[in-house]
Amino acid sequence: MEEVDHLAHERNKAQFDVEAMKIVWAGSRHAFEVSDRMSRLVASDPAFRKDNRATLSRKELFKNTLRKAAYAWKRIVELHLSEEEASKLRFFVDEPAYTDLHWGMFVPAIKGQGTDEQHQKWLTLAYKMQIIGCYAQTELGHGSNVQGLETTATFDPKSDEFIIHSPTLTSSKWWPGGLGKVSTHAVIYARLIIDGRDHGVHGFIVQLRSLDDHLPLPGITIGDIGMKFGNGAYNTMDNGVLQFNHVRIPRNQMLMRVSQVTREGKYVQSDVPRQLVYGTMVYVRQTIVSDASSALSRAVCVAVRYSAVRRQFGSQDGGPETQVIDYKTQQSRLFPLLASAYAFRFVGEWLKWLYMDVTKRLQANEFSTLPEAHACTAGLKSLTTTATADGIEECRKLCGGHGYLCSSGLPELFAVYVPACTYEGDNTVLLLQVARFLMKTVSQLGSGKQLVGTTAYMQRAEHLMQCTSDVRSAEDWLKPSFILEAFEARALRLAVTCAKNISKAPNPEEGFSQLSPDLAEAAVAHCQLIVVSKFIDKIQGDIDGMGLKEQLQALCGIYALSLLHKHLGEFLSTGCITPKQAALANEKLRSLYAKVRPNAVALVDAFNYTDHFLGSILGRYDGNVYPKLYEEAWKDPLNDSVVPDGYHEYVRPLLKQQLRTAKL
Ligand SMILES: CCCCCCCC/C=C\CCCCCCCCCCCCC/C=C/C(=O)SCCNC(=O)CCNC(=O)[C@H](O)C(C)(C)COP(=O)(O)OP(=O)(O)OC[C@H]1O[C@@H](n2cnc3c(N)ncnc32)[C@H](O)[C@@H]1OP(=O)(O)O
Ligand SMILES: Cc1cc2nc3c(=O)[nH]c(=O)nc-3n(C[C@H](O)[C@H](O)[C@H](O)COP(=O)(O)OP(=O)(O)OC[C@H]3O[C@@H](n4cnc5c(N)ncnc54)[C@H](O)[C@@H]3O)c2cc1C
Repeated sequence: MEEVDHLAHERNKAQFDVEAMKIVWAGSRHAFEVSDRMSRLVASDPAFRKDNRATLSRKELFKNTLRKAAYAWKRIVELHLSEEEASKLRFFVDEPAYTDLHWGMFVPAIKGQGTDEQHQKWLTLAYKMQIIGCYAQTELGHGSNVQGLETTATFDPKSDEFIIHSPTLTSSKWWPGGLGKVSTHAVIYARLIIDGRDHGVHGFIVQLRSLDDHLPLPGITIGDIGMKFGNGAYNTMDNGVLQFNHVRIPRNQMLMRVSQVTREGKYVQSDVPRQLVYGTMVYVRQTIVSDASSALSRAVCVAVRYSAVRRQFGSQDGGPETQVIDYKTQQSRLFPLLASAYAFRFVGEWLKWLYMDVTKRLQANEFSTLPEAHACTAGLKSLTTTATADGIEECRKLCGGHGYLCSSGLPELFAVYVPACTYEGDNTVLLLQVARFLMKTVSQLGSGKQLVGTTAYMQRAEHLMQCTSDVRSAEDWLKPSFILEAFEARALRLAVTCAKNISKAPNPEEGFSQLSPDLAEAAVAHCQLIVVSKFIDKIQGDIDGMGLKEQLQALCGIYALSLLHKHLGEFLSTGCITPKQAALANEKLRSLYAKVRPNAVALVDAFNYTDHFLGSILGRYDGNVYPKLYEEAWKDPLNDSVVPDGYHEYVRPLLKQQLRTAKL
């Protein structure tokens, strides 16, 4: 039977070159080609089927993931895939697995914190997956407060070993992914104790399980921490618990790039800042920002396509009802999310550049940009994951009742995604790190110190503290200079107000604590400014293709002005804009929604997601939603029999009893 594209009329309306936008979205033609090839490879291979996850038991689910991971690795080796291709393949397989922690944290921790000899020994094994590692930092009692970790690594000069020990229940490692059932090794974080003196938290490589029979080594207790939120979802991962009972490891298994322990038991701190022990988190936070755009774009793709298919009310003279995407309320909820997906994509690209830049500098022992890299990765991780988790849930609601079905793909996407607000640093804790950085920067204003990078705007404090916006018409709100000035003034004024209020407290720490809700808001304002400014930079760069710039300008305007609308109280109370200008911004926003409307389906097509990856009947490329929903319902195991199991035991006796009662 010929396949019908129910969204063809939407695609025909597009006013830009979708194929060219696919390349902008991917980052380059090369990146697009790799991504496209890998997505098709995964989608066409039945071994990567994923539509049954919600109905599998935990054990089946987990074994299925082990199978997929082994098969994926086999394909990577057989096809000689590059690192870039392998990580795209992993992305499209779309299933959290122990391999994420092995490649995403264990390997980077050794790379970043190990010495050349340690790289030689451990990375050689890890790259071939002859050992499998995880990242065991968090404990039952402490996650955010890394300095509060309790596991100890006591140096024994007699044997030239460290003794790794869990002195309390709360010192049990708790949460590390891959730890519960699979990892043979871990980078663990423990307090280094030499001669009774505590030198703080350091990283150590520890073997956990035998490479012969996979049993835990002596002194090690290890297991899975149990089911997590949602069916399927993150339950493919074996987040684990681990206790050490005086486990001995050789001295050379301490990661020694940042500091060393000599054979004599002398503690040596190198020139490298102590904070590099936190370096793996900086790396992963940076990747999480790009992942946010992927997760949000996926939810938005489903919600946009389905909103174009779904019709409710408004039929005239027996004609079709209104597509729900034409309701202005639907647009005002959906299009800012579409714009955010693009915004996070571009800020993610920029953050990757920033991370590579700081890495190069660190290799050359140049540490000056580390605080900014920490603030940007922490803040943008927090901002984008919060917006994405909220955005996925909003997309579910935008799909009405059908969004609540697992076959919409949205419940599982939310359940898998939402822990990103917590892991790699709780989002509020991370905002407070940004706030500390901002307070330091504000304290330097007027000192003559040149401010660079993302705080360079503060250099113009004198102007930004007293300016009022020159916007006079709705059209003015499309000019980057007006948007930037409003966001810069708001961010700076919120930060300066916090600094002033902190200075009134008995001491800075007390002031910081009292002001922390306001500080978190100031941090959000600063991070939103970064996203807006990187979106503007992107548009001002080279963008080829018919109509692309216009669409991206509209999306950038929607991103910025919808934030302005959402945080209007801050823009008005800090005097950055007037109520009249706020009304003009809203007027502009409405006109931008109208501009995006005919392009909406094409703008999500530009993500180039296969139906396999989307995993959503509502988001199908061809829009053939209703027959497929109907078909899918019959596949549910409950529909295997007409009369359900349990009817004779539990339902029929009730009915009989009702009959007797009725006779009475
Ligand atoms: C089935 C499919 C199979 C396919 C298989 C195919 C094979 C695959 C092949 C390839 C695939 C590749 C795949 C890769 C996938 C990658 C995915 C990765 C997935 C990751 C999944 C995530 C899992 C989750 C992991 C975790 O959660 S790990 C634990 C994270 N924990 C935290 O984040 C803790 C948060 N707390 C902190 O960070 C800190 O403790 C703190 C809050 C910052 C406070 O620290 P403290 O020292 O107490 O700080 P202060 O006193 O406030 O600050 C001191 C000083 O330091 C500065 N600082 C702080 N942090 C940093 C930092 N990180 N960097 C630099 N500087 C830092 C801070 O600003 C202060 O500075 P000043 O003194 O100058 O003010
Ligand atoms: C799915 C998942 C996977 C994970 N994988 C790993 C892993 O592989 N390896 C690993 O080591 N860890 C892992 N973790 C642990 C994770 O990193 C921690 O859970 C995270 O860092 C948050 O720490 P916490 O649980 O101690 O939260 P808490 O700090 O206890 O947070 C509880 C509440 O307290 C608030 N709070 C805490 N401190 C402050 C403060 N100073 N000021 C204001 N508010 C505060 C927080 O905002 C939050 O609302 C994982 C967690 C999850 C959920």
